[in-house]
This record gives sequence, structure tokens and C-alpha cells, in this order.
Amino acid sequence: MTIARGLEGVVVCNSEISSIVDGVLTYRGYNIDDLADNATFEEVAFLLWNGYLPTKAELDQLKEKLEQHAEVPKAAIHQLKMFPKDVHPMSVLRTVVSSLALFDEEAEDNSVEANKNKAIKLTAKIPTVITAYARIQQGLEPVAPKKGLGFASNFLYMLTGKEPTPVSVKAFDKALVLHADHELNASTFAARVTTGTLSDIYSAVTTAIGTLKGPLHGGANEQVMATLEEIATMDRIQPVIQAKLDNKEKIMGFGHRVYKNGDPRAKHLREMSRQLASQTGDTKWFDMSTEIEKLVYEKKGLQPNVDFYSATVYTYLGIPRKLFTPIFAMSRVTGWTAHILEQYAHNRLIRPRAEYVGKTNQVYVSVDQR
Ligand SMILES: CC(=O)SCCNC(=O)CCNC(=O)[C@H](O)C(C)(C)COP(=O)(O)OP(=O)(O)OC[C@H]1O[C@@H](n2cnc3c(N)ncnc32)[C@H](O)[C@@H]1OP(=O)(O)O
Ligand SMILES: O=C([O-])CC(=O)C(=O)O
Repeated sequence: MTIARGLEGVVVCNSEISSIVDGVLTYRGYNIDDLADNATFEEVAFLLWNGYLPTKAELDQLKEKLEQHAEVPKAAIHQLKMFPKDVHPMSVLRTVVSSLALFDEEAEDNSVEANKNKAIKLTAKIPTVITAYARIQQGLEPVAPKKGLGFASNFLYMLTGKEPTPVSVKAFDKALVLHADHELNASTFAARVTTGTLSDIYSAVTTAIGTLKGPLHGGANEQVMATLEEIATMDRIQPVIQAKLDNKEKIMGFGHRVYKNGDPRAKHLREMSRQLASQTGDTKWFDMSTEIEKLVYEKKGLQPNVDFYSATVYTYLGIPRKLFTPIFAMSRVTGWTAHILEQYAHNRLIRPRAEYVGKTNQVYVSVDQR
């Protein structure tokens, strides 16, 4: 048997959703640079699910549906209030998304129509869950979703209780666009594995959230901010990074399984971080980030991935770092569900092999003789 550790380079399916070829990322054939500069998150969600950009009427209809489904069942808010106040929001999100299935009469209906509806419902409800728990953790009441704000704006509104500035909304919306899909990344693959058994969409998204949480994947964005806070000042960059490299620790937000010459999303987030830094008048985190970028390239030849500059973008938007990975999930759920729909449409059980290297010819000995 030939072993592809970490399934590196293994192609397991055809997909029409997103592609990474020669370092260029596209969603449904549209270059990510074009979408990042011009499209809204709602347009991108529609594009991922349906394969084409919506007409004005289709976009309005999707926005309306997202607003209509943004409320979560009272039981979910009750559940959030009952949880310990100090657990990771990704654990909370994983648990609540799983339990939302119990309140959805379509949960076990695996028709295409029902699954498309559930993709919209999940996308609509996840921001409400994230912001409700964030407020409950601070001893505050959750803020109900407000109609007419738009997806990005409504998240910031539910988090703070105040309508955000257009500049914040634009930056946040662009970050959501940049995170929406990424070919067969670990969490999307995990969602496809669950879907491959013909389980339901809530199970597949719950699987994906659990997979995104890890620091080698979506959890890296929170760890980037933790590293910046640990370093704290410019003069400590060189010694702290060097010590991490000497200890063979990973520098969070750098490196990528597929991109070896840079992640095309990182330049957008770097520029957004730079702009937000200058608008807030606090350039410290941005300046530190660019220094770290230079140093890590010099020492290891590694470039920033999507997680590196998203950390400072969210920080400049006033978002606490424990919410960075949940925000990733709130965007990526559109990509996950697009892949889940595609998996159902062309399904085959995903079941690779392992080469056995354990003991052989063992003979059972009864417990009193061991
Ligand atoms: C949204 C996302 O999921 S983007 C990725 C987010 N994750 C991170 O930012 C965590 C930090 N980065 C990493 O751990 C890795 O680069 C991964 C997991 C993203 C990719 O991993 P792989 O493709 O398996 O690369 P692998 O870990 O084999 O790295 C190859 C070499 O580069 C080194 N390397 C890779 N990334 C880093 C890093 N961030 N810091 C230090 N060294 C690194 C490895 O130690 C290894 O060195 P070696 O050959 O001397 O042992
Ligand atoms: O594709 C990957 O391996 C990780 C990644 O960048 C993403 O999920 O956005």
C-alpha cells in the first residue's frame, strides 16, 4: 500500500464549487480577488449554493429568508443560559447547532429542497447563537436579530447592541466573503465524510464545526491573536519567534497544505488590517504583524495564510478573540452546505484504508492470568 499521510495530494471527488489552481482561488469560477472587491456575503452564499450570481430579485429573496430564519428557538436561548459561562464558544456552537436539528421539522428530510432550506436556516441562525452566548458570558441579555440590516451588520449589531459603522460592516462583510469556501479543507472534507453515510445536514455541519475548531485549521486565527498578545511589544518579536522555532512550535497563521507561495486571501486581509489600524489610530498590532511576517519568511520561507491577518482585522473591529473561529464557521457554513448538497447529489460512501502495523498472532489470555 502507498500511504498518503494526511491525504496530501489525494483527489477524492469532483467538485464544481471552488478551485485552487496554481495558487489562484475561485468560487464557482469567479476569482476570489474579484469577489472580495465587489461581492457581498449574501451574493457569495447564493453563488456557492446555486452555482451562479443572483439576480436582484433572487438576492432580495435570499436576504429575506436569512432574516426570517435568524431567530433561534427559545429553548436554544435557554440552553445557552444554562451552559457554564467560561467554555469555548466553538464548543457551544457545536452543541447548539446539533440541538437546532431537534427543533427543525425538516431535519430528517433529505430532499434537495429541504436541504437547501436547511442550509439557509443554519446560515441564518449561527450568528444569533454566537452573539447570544457572547453576551450571556458577559452577563448581558442576548440582542434579537434586526430586520433590514444585512447579514454582516446584523452580527455586529447583535454582538454590541449598537448599529455598526458602514466602514466596520464593509470590512466584516469582506472577511466573510474571503472565508466562505476553500475546496476540500479539513472541515469540508469532514462534512462530506458524514454526508457520505447519508446522515443529515445538521450532523454534517456539527462534524465540520468540531473539525474547524482545531488550531491547525480554523482555530489558528484565535491563536494568532494569542501569539501577538504574548509577544506584546516590537522588541520581543525576534526572541519569542526564534524561541518558538527552536522548540519546533508552529507559528500560528503561517504555512498551508496547498499554497506554498502564499495564500491569495492574505493580501486582502493584510490591507484591511492596515486600513483599520490607521482608522482606529492604533497601529501596534498591524505593525507587529508585518514584522512577524518578514521574520517568519526570512527564517522558514513561510507565508501568512487566511488566519494571520484576520486576527487583527477582527481585533480592530472590537471582536473578542474567542469569537474569531466561530466567525469563521458563520461564513464557512455556506461552503460546507454547498459541499454537502454536492456530496448528496453524487454520493459514494467515503471509506479509505489503513495499513495495519500493530501486533499480530496475539492469543487471548483470561483476565485472572494476565
Ligand atoms: C484556514 C486554515 O486552516 S489555514 C491553516 C491554519 N493553521 C495554521 O496557521 C497553523 C500553523 N500552520 C501549520 O501547522 C501548517 O502549516 C499546516 C497545518 C497549515 C499545514 O501543514 P502541512 O501541510 O502538514 O505542513 P507540515 O506541517 O508538514 O509542514 C512542512 C514543514 O514546514 C514547517 N511548518 C509548517 N507550518 C509551520 C508554521 N506555521 N510554523 C513553523 N513551521 C511550520 C513544518 O514544521 C515542517 O517542517 P519540517 O519539514 O522541518 O518538519
Ligand atoms: O484549505 C485548507 O486546508 C485550509 C484553509 O485555508 C481553509 O479552510 O480556508
